[in-house]
Amino acid sequence: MPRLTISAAEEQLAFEVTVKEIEEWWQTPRQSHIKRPYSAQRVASLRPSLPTKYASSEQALKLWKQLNEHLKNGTHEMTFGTTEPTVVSQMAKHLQTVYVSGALCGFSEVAEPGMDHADYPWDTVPKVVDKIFRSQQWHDQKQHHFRMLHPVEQRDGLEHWDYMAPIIADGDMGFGGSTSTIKMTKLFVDSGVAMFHLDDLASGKKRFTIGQGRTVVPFSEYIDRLTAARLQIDIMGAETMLLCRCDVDHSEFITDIIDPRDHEYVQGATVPIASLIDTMREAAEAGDGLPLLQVRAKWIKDSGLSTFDEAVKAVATEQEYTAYIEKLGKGTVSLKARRAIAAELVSKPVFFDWDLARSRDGQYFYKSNVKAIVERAIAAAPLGDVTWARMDLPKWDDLVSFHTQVREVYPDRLFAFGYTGDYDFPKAGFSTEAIKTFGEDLAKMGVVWQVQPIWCLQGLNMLTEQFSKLWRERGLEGYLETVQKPALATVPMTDGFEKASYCGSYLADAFFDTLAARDFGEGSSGKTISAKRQR
Ligand SMILES: C[C@](O)(C(=O)O)[C@H](CC(=O)O)C(=O)O
Repeated sequence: MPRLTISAAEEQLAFEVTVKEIEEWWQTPRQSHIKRPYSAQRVASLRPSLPTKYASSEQALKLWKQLNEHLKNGTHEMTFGTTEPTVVSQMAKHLQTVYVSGALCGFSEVAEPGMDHADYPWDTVPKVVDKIFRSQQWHDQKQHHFRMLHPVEQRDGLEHWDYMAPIIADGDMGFGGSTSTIKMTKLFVDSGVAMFHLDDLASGKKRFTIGQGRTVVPFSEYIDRLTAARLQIDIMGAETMLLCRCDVDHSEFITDIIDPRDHEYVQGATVPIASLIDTMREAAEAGDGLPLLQVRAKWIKDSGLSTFDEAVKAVATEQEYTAYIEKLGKGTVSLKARRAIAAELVSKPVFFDWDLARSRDGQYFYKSNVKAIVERAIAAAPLGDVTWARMDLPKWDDLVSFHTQVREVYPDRLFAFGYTGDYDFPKAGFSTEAIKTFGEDLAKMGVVWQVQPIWCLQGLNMLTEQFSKLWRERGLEGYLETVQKPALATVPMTDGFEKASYCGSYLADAFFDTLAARDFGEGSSGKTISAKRQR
């Protein structure tokens, strides 16, 4: 292998130029809101020597512009999730962006399907983004070619779609440690993604079903994840946007109590009692008692499970509790410091043991509220570009409270919101009128990107069921009437084999034509319109 001939002095000079370029880049309007906990020197030292440009940057700049435009106008983008190129090509006609959902990938893009546990390989979603991005480029290319086959005076009458809708993708929890987050980020940037999101859920513990519990990682681990992703984006010199998603809402567990910023929300037993695990084990061994879920529910009741502050409130006088809260102030107070304040101001002892309540997996019980989400969102904001408080249930007051509090600190913040298929809006108290204006009302609080992540699961699934029935019952007549006729008549540019051959035959013909031209002269196939003129 030949040795590089560049001298150390030249290498140093090039390094210093790169550092300066990075510093200048970080001052641009797209970058200036991001605050890194590392230097441009560090980024420059981590860069490989071959400068590379990424389509992800173009797409991110486009998305950045679209979302800021919405923010300025109080409007919003609505999109939905898919993993299917044939769906994406039609979305482009009405929507500005495309979402690639992890849940959908887990159902349809893996060898072994399963529910939304983010238990598929770390490169699954970036590979699907790559597939979608290539399909967008193909549609874009054939549309361009189709237009160029027509004389300029006819082109205004042709359809002209922006197929290159920025793709937003699901990075889940970054798939393990910082190195996997870094590798996934690299693949996302390579794939052409415009933005991806990282959340604070625990790897292997993305559990939504009752009794299993949603588990978050400590505050610091969440911030580390986002920092790892931002660092890798910077190393690649890309504009790729990062969406900071926070899953604290409705979380039942946290994996560790290492970060004092979480202590306020961790729950423990407030009476001396056998630990939850021992209680469950004994019940299982006895084999004659209650089902284990009921044993757990009984233990939760018997243990007086609550946060330390709730435990203080339960034993203190009203005056003592007020003094305790006042002394806590607004900053971070660890459990140790809370115990000391309580010992000083409360006359009765406060029993609190969070270890007794640990789960079989070692998790601690966690009690989330809007304040906890706000704290994480504010700490995460400087590393990313958009914020999303993922909420299971659409509580309007919580939504208002969350966005208002974050906007007090970051008035120009861009926000995202996800609609899942089984939100029960009427049950949550939304009137028909409120449902109609829900998206617009959110947009007024800066929620500029709104997504139904798993429409394909519910919507496309339903359409497939309906069509299967129709196909079975009405056969060809039903197909012609309800599919082919409208597809050819009203949407002549669907991906089907319609008159205009818009599914790509012109493009393929152009390739064959170009090759044949060597032997038979230009325009040999004679199939394309004005092909001769365009070569
Ligand atoms: C966005 C999401 O992460 C996804 O995988 O699509 C899911 C979707 C859903 O549950 O509806 C999520 O919000 O966790």
